[in-house]
Amino acid sequence: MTAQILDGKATAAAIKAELTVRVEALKARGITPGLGTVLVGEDPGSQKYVAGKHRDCAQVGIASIQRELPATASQEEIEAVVRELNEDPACTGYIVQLPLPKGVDENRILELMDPDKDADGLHPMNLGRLVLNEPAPLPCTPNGVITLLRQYGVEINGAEVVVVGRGVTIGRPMPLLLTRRSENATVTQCHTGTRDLAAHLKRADIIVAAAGVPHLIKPEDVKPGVAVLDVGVSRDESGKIVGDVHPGVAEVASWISPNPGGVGPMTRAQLLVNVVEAAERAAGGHGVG
Ligand SMILES: Nc1nc2c(c(=O)[nH]1)N[C@@H](CN(C=O)c1ccc(C(=O)N[C@@H](CCC(=O)O)C(=O)O)cc1)CN2
Repeated sequence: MTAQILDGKATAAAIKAELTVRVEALKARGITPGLGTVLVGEDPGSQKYVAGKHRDCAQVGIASIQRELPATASQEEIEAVVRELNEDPACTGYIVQLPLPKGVDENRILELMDPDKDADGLHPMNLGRLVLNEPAPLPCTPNGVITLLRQYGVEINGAEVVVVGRGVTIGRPMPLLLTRRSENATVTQCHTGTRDLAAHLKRADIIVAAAGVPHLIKPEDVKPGVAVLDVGVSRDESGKIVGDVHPGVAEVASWISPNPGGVGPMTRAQLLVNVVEAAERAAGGHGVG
């Protein structure tokens, strides 16, 4: 038997349809949500992701503000753009596309952002709020993973979850979301220093693979019936995405997210959710909470 597909594309489309209605309601009250993006350098993957974010905005009626800087931009030049977006009333939320070129102090850039305009949930203030169980915009990929699991009725409550990876956009915040009382999972975080990854994977009811190592998760390493979310993005010689999960895992798992078409579209949809919620909050309506 082959696993059920966790279809991120279809789930994201449904979220966008719902957001379109909420954006219309905001506009009727004279508020147009506007997403800003800061892209530094010419990395083709980052360019593609940012272009996708603006396409999504156009679909749901969110205004777009795009700022692009060359890979040679100095720390001060990037900070000047961040300050400008902090002050721009048309920009109700924004993101700085990561990773930033080598030599740029990424943490300092994130810290400079207005936390109320942080559409990624990656500002230290918002990550701190998440730790403290206070309302905050949620990091998009981890929130996309949880929304996708819920959409397909995968039991998170009481589940043993293994997160593979410790990066700032997924690996670090993912366990924080999964261990909230509303999710109630038990989480093991694995990474390149984990001694026996297979032993951890074998016990997992849910695996979130975000290591960026092609086909790291093998069929013989997972338990029958597991749900597997493939968040890893590597590229082969032709530029095609190769995920962290070996295709043979689909024969053992009960649920699997395709890559592409799984968590990627969910990341983009959750970004729009954060932008709309921030605009609703600013308008005095419902939002984070
Ligand atoms: N500021 C941020 N930077 C980065 C984040 C983030 O959440 N905030 N996450 C990733 C990249 N990312 C969003 O920016 C992202 C990754 C993948 C996709 C996506 O839709 N992928 C498609 C495939 C696209 C392709 O063919 O290359 C899919 O999975 O179907 C969207 C956004 C790192 N940086």
